Amino acid sequence: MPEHPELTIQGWGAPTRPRDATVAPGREGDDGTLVFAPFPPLAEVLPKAARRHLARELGWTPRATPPVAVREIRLAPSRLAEECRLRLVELLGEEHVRTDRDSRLRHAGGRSYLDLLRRREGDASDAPDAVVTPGSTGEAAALLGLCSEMGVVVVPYGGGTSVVGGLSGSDADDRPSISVDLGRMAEVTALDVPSSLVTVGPGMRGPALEEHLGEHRLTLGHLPQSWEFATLGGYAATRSAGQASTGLGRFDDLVAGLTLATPTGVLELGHPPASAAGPDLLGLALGSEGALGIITELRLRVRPRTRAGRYEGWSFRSWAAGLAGLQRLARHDLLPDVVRLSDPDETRANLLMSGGAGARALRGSLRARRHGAGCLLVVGWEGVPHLVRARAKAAASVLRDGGAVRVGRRVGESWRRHRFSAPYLRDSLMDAGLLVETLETAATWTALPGVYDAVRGALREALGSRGRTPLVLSHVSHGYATGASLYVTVLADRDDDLPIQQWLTAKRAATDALVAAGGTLTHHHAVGADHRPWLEREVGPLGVEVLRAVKQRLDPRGVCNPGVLLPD
Ligand SMILES: Cc1cc2nc3c(=O)[nH]c(=O)nc-3n(C[C@H](O)[C@H](O)[C@H](O)COP(=O)(O)OP(=O)(O)OC[C@H]3O[C@@H](n4cnc5c(N)ncnc54)[C@H](O)[C@@H]3O)c2cc1C
Repeated sequence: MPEHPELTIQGWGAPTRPRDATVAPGREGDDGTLVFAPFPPLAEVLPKAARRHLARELGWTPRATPPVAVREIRLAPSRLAEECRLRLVELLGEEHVRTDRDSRLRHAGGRSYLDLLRRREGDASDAPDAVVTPGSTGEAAALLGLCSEMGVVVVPYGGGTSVVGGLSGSDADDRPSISVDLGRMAEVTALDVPSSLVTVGPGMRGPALEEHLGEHRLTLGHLPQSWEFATLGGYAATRSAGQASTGLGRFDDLVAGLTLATPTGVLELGHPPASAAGPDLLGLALGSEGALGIITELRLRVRPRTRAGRYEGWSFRSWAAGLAGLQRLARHDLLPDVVRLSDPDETRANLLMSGGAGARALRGSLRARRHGAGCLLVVGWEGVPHLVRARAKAAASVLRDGGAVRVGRRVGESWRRHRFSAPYLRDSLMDAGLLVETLETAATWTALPGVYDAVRGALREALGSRGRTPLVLSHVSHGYATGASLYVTVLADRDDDLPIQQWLTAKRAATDALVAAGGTLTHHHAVGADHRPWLEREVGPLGVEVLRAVKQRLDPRGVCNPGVLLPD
């Protein structure tokens, strides 16, 4: 396994190399290992037809809008009092308490479009006043106690890939804040093969864990698009979903137990294999986003590793037919492990962006079958070979009954190979004057079509003005018996004068619309700072009070990531 790159301060990719030279997108090689290949600038990344399509659809004039040089990013002096710093040093050691510019910039915010816009514009006002790195649960617990006493805000930091403002560190009382980077707690500490349980530190990343488990022919199998950089503690804190979550389960399902250090004590949660001793308190830590404390250890369910992955593409004549096809699979309990149904706009954009003779031939063959304005479905199965074959065969019969046409394994394989590339492309698109952001929700099969229409309508209205028309590309993924998630990518010509306001207005309109239409506030990105105003609509005023009471008990001085989860 090659060494993994670090996130850049203003985007995705490797900071040690020049932005315009070799940024390293992760792709899977033929043998399933991760390889890092050079990623060229936009003109080479996007085929001419795709660039023309974007320019025509969006009213976008490609232009150079590079980020300011990192040395020009504005960073206010650290507000951490010297007396507080010395007490942190006393606890953790000098090398684990950093207030230098580079450390603070590297821990400023996450990777949402707004986070990136701000840092590209030279604004690092959300940078922490210091970065600390505890090495154990005991140190993390002592750190929380100390910060509570000193009135210093604590923001746990995993991989820095939050897309909902989870790392903004905002605090109504404007207290100094520290970023608690969990990178030193990134080891496998126990592996119980008979019980299929692995115990890991929260700062470990997915690739490192898979490498370790691979030596024992085991896998966790959690593969979000941010897999190269996000951490296991971050997945638990945000209730992440991976690309194969339909079959393998969301991250919540993979957590058998965890340790949560809080300012008032340490909680050991989850009792595998099962317990009926009252409500499951593990659920309080999953999705707690650092607002209740720091997850310092996780006990995760693993499974045998198999190499029998099978990925293929199908086409439906329309979005409605595609949704009905997935629903039918769900009803027959035949949903594949990976499910991704693109709407007509996303299907068209993906085919154009793929470029090449293969994509052109596929477009022609779809037109010939009167699927030219249809929807591509990528499905994938992982597991024991004969079960994969049997499940694929049974699903194929249900899909065919629903009018779907198989378009072959190349489409599925191509998706699998490039599934970690999009975030690198986002950097190039932002460099060329585009707004690029994603949002997500989930809804029952009954509500899903209405949620889809509502979100698209809201985004188009909010972003469509003065000759601009946004492209709203959607797909359904993560299927359940009861419904599915809806993931939306928005591309628009950036308003160069008021880019932040442009997206805030659109995001507000889209969130209002999806919640009103019966969608969940979020399916897997979490609440963070960005979704807080809507939490009460989902859990009710009493629900918010219950969460507040728990926080009050565990974090009475309110120092644990006060800017997330709970509304002001
Ligand atoms: C390009 C891109 C693609 C993405 N794709 C997916 C996807 O496919 N599926 C998905 O689910 N998400 C996705 N995300 C969102 C993000 O990767 C997830 O939310 C991820 O779980 C965050 O993990 P992290 O380690 O980076 O956490 P961070 O971003 O560092 O932190 C996220 C939140 O959790 C808190 N936190 C982190 N670690 C701990 C801890 N140990 N204890 C307590 N609190 C903690 C932080 O304070 C913060 O509030 C994507 C993001 C990007 C930028």
